[in-house]
Amino acid sequence: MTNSPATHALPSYLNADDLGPWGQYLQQIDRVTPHLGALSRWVETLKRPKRILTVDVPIERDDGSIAHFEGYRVQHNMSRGPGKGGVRFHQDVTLSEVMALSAWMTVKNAAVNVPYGGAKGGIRVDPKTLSKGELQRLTRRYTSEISLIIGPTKDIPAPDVNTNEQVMAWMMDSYAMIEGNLSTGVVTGKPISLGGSLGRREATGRGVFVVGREAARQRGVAIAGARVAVQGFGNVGGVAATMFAEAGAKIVAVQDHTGTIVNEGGLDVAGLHRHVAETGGVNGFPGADAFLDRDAFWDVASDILIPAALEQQITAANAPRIRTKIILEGANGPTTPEADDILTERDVLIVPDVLANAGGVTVSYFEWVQDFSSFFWSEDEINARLTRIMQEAFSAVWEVAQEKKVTLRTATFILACTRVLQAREVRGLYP
Ligand SMILES: NC(=O)C1=CN([C@@H]2O[C@H](COP(=O)(O)OP(=O)(O)OC[C@H]3O[C@@H](n4cnc5c(N)ncnc54)[C@H](O)[C@@H]3O)[C@@H](O)[C@H]2O)C=CC1
Ligand SMILES: O=C(O)CCC(=O)C(=O)O
Repeated sequence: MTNSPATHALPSYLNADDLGPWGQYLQQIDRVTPHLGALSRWVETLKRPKRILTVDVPIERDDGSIAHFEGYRVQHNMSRGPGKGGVRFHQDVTLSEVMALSAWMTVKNAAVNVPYGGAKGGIRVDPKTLSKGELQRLTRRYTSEISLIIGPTKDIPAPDVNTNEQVMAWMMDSYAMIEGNLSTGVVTGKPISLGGSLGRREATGRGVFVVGREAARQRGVAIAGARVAVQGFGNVGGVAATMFAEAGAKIVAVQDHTGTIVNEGGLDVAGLHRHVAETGGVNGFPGADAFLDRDAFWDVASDILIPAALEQQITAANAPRIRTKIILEGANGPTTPEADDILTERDVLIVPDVLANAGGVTVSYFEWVQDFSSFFWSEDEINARLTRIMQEAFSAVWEVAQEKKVTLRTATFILACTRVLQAREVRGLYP
């Protein structure tokens, strides 16, 4: 295993000294390559996004001024199907980040065997500074700019950080106006009234819970009474916290962008949801025992830790202090390769993002299938199918990890990259 970033395949537009999340992904690919056998001759495919679109997104502000925002859509790999992956609105979005997120979608979609490649999009904007009208104009302009490359059989966006069903509805409507047809299948994570799927909103958190239950069984951790700490209380962290609490776990700490709260006896999660809906964050929650500094979150002892916010949160700096048994990666890319090594050495079981948070895209796949057939399934049916896919994926990954004596991350990459590169090989290169 090597910790050095793979510098041999750098696209010319990235700075070799500051690769960001894309460098993290390249290191993960370096770790899987020795396990790919003859398919490793294709591995360069995984180190180069297929297509990168950078767009200028101008909008008229409510005060009449014009503001410009930088947007991206990256299609990392389409060997197994159309591109698929969310759209992020965040002030720190970078091309390196969107490239990495698109590549993790390639791996994730192959890991749970849904027939998609990997893509992701984003706009470098703090949406909290925009009015609803400005947000709609931004979303519509961005959709128009990327409409060149998206479509129900080309690339299908979905929600990610700071985007939701409303944003997806605007994206669908903008695309439909351009194409002159309904095009519900162009995005997933839509409102139910517009061809959305029951269960999609909860799907990622539910998937995190399902694989968490499997991991806990393997590690001999009882969910009832387990201490769970969650970073990020949005779509993923909020739902995962609810499901763990409903199963009897104690949510002892929650951190979001507004603060860090703890309660040794277990936070009232339903009450916390109400507080967040009213105030915009967890800070000030009356049900907390204490409010901690940001960095102190990593000192809270837990049985299960769920990073469900942003990338590169668990690093060589805090990994030695983390006292937990299982890390369930609800977020994409929360753990750096250096931290992976430190925690693995300390016998912490890490269920990687590309497996743990695949429930969202799995139900997005169900939504897309329902839109094409115009036949909608019951929530029970959706949850049962999701649970089965997540359990089967976990057990396949677990088996590979045991057989090859590798981490769950490398095992997931082995399974997924093999599927991607087999498809690549059999498709051939000519003309
Ligand atoms: N929404 C989905 O279906 C999926 C999301 N993910 C990943 O899960 C993560 C969270 O996404 P969502 O829950 O959808 O986003 P969200 O926008 O619903 O929630 C994000 C949460 O993270 C918190 N947060 C932001 N910055 C933070 C910081 N610096 N420190 C602590 N907390 C911070 C926010 O306060 C919020 O609670 C992201 O990494 C996303 O890519 C992965 C798979 C699917
Ligand atoms: O539902 C989807 O299509 C993609 C969700 C996503 O962006 C992710 O899994 O990171």
